[in-house]
Amino acid sequence: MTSPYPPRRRSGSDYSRTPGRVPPSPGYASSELSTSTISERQNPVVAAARSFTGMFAACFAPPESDNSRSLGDSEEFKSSSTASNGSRAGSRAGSQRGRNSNGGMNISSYNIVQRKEPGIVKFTMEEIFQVTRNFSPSFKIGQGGFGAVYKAKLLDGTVVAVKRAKKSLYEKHLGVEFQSEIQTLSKVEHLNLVKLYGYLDQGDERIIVVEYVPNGTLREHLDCIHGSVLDLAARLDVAIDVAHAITYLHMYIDHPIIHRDIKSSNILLTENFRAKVADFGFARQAADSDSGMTHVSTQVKGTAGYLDPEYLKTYQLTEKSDVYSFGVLLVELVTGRRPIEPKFELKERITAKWAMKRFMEDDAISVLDPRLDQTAANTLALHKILELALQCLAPRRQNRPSMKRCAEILWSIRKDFREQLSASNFRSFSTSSQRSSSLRE
Ligand SMILES: Nc1ncnc2c1ncn2[C@@H]1O[C@H](COP(=O)(O)OP(=O)(O)OP(=O)(O)O)[C@@H](O)[C@H]1O
Repeated sequence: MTSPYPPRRRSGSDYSRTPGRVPPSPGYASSELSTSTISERQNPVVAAARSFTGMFAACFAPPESDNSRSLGDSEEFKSSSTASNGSRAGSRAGSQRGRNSNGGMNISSYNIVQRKEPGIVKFTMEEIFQVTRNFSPSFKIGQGGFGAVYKAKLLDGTVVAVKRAKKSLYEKHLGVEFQSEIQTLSKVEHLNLVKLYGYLDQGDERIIVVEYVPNGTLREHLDCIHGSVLDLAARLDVAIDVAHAITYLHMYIDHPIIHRDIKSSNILLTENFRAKVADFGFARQAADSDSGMTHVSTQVKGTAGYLDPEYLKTYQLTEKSDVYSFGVLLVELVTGRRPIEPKFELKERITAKWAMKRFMEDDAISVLDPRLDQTAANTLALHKILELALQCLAPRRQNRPSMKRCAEILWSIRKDFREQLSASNFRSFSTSSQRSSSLRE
């Protein structure tokens, strides 16, 4: 099949290997972990660091309440939300620093709170207060490990999410990490990545202003908290969007990035159910393969249930750690379960381990999300997705496919899925027309 990607920028053999079938990991890494992050368990300072570098990441944070979302979705935002979603380039007014003589805000100073492209806006506290109406609780749309999230509208109509770090987590030395995260984010731009608009790093305030993505997180949709079931076609599209985003990070930027916190609560959905990967708090520049490096050695960060066992053991980080997390995400997509389900009996507690075991025993259908129909198309796709997940979850990183390969495999799964769907539709159409013609006779 033709690759959807341009030629890669980097050299190195890591990506070219064709994946082979491998037995599931005996440990699945996270089975003994609580739902806290590894870094938090290891070191309380790192726990604080996580909250800065892991801007959006808290493990298994309960979904935000309907209450907070409906408040954030107040009338004020409705028209502009659509505008911003529909045309990202719709309003590109420049940033003007308007201020009255005594340094306060005046009417025209609203102009300062505009998005400036290209480049990242360095916001002032006054600007942030202005767009969030002094962090009004009615603008609050969520709460994560990093802090509170507010929905706000810039003067040019751009609707943004304003993420304010918890003050209790502030430590001076973390300013460096915050800045390096901003630097990382400012270098990436992809349809399937949440875009950074600006930030504030002043005194004890750390604030990040990013693209607002209106349709909740993937986890919320798998939990059906928005009222409807995400069908398998939509789940496949999400998997492909995420694979594209990570492939871009791994292969198509000058200094490849490892995301390190791929999980369903970090995947936001648009109104059209396009997925956007958020939260670069743990992102790390990958080893430079051109200079012969195969990995970076670093403290383990990430979320329990999604962590690569080899990285956990060796502290060696490579792009394949994201591939492992992506494997966990694939299992989550087809089962609907969270990676760790503490309330289930022991053998079902680690979802990936349970699902892979069932798959190896030729009983894949028993892990299909009960909210999905057991149609021929769903069953076929389920098998193929689990097969790919098995490869991604290989205990040794060299046996895992590259993200680019994952995307290609998913493309072919989606193609077969669609063909199967239209074949079934055709079959049921011919059966029903045969039935009605025999009734007429
Ligand atoms: N860019 C965004 N657009 C729209 N809503 C967002 C955006 N970012 C965050 N949110 C909302 O705010 C909530 C909290 O986000 P945040 O990223 O801080 O935490 P989280 O991902 O839920 O948990 P954690 O950061 O601890 O992993 C999210 O669940 C989501 O509903």
